[in-house]
Amino acid sequence: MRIGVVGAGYVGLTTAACFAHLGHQVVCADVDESKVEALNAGEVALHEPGLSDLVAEGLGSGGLRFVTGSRLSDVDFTFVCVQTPTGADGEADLTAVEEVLDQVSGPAVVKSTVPVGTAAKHPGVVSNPEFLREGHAVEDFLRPQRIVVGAQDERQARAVADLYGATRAPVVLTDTTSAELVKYASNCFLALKLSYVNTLAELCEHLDADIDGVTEGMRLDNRIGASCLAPGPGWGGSCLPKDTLALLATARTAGIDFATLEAAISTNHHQPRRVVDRIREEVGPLDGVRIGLLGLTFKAGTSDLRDSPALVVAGILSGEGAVLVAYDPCVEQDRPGITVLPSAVEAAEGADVLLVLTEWPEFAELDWPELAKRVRNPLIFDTRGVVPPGKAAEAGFRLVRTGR
Ligand SMILES: NC(=O)c1ccc[n+]([C@@H]2O[C@H](COP(=O)([O-])OP(=O)(O)OC[C@H]3O[C@@H](n4cnc5c(N)ncnc54)[C@H](O)[C@@H]3O)[C@@H](O)[C@H]2O)c1
Ligand SMILES: O=c1ccn([C@@H]2O[C@H](COP(=O)(O)OP(=O)(O)O[C@H]3O[C@H](CO)[C@@H](O)[C@H](O)[C@H]3O)[C@@H](O)[C@H]2O)c(=O)[nH]1
Repeated sequence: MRIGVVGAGYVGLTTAACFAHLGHQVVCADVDESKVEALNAGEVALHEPGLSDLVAEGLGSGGLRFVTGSRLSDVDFTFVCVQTPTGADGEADLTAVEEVLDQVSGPAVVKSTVPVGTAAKHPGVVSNPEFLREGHAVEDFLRPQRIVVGAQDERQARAVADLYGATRAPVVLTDTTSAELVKYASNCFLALKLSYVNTLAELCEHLDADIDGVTEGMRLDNRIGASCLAPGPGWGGSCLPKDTLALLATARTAGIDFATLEAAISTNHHQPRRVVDRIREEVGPLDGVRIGLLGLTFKAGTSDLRDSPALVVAGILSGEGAVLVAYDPCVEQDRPGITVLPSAVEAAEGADVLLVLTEWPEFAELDWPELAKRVRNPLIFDTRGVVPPGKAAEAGFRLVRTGR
């Protein structure tokens, strides 16, 4: 089939490259001219395993090309993959989606996360929400856990589902409104689970219980499931924060009190503050305290800093006068109030405190004796549980697991 994709971000570029890999003829449009130019030269700026290879494969075979703009012609389907940031009152801002939908001539398929009821306002528009995780985009697209398609008639929905080729994923065909709600319902459920576990971790700190033991016991119950049980400094990224606010706004408009979701959001706002309070408890006032941050991205496996809890924690620390340096395997540029250094050892130089904010696996393998030589005070706060307690203790560090 001839597939058009509008938007070449995480979702659009993955959709375009993967559909080309599945044998479709794909053209991907973006308004960002420099992005399009780079992509046509095979340069992929996103940190997504396998994505560069698929883009190179598509460009090489001629099955994938990139153009500047929003309007595509001579395609059988146009996938809308543009951003839907938080707008007024928490609702998703649909400006980019509406702009694209106004220009599509043939069948349009919305992959962007849009407020429930959006597709129904546009005759013939299909909803096909995307569930990929950053850092696993290609894997999740090519081997999805489910494909959800909402359309006004089943034949149209089936035609979109068939584009994914032979997949073992269960296919859910439904109406557009329900399909749109599946997306929000799923992300918000993950947020509820994460806030629940973060509060449990706080309770464990007070009761002197081991949160890892508690979650290990929970995850073996397959009604609970094994994922999203790792506590941390809060859930972030480009989706969970905005999608929880958007569903809350939808519920409010419908006159429904979504207390559980509201509580999950408020728990999440409390997390970064809790991390900072714990550090202050140990070291006293933070003015002038040098803190070496390990990790800045919102989770491991991505270079994405959008809505990163690490940056929220850093903002509070710097507001209290702490001097911040950082190391993150995927971040090179300084951030406001944070000097980014090229290695963990350099970030440790002269530090009063080390603070782990992202669960990069390489943090488990750091040269702790070398770091111990560099710091001014051998104290680590680990919000992600990645630092091996034995190795840290052997190197002379005191390890405080907190925010978790
Ligand atoms: N990032 C994720 O992990 C993820 C996963 C599932 C769903 N989503 C949803 O998918 C949508 C896109 O998210 P993203 O992270 O890929 O966004 P993004 O910001 O990475 O990419 C959006 C792209 O669209 C382009 N664009 C904007 N307006 C345009 C227009 N009129 N014409 C052509 N291009 C235009 C931008 O230049 C940008 O390159 C959002 O609704 C998001 O909620 C995101
Ligand atoms: O056990 C866990 C799992 C996640 N997180 C945090 O939760 C946030 C979200 O993580 P994750 O869900 O992996 O990130 P995303 O890549 O943003 O993916 C989510 O958001 C996407 C955009 O809508 C959806 O497509 C995905 O299905 C959904 O998982 C991050 O800050 C993680 O650090 C934890 O703290 N503990």
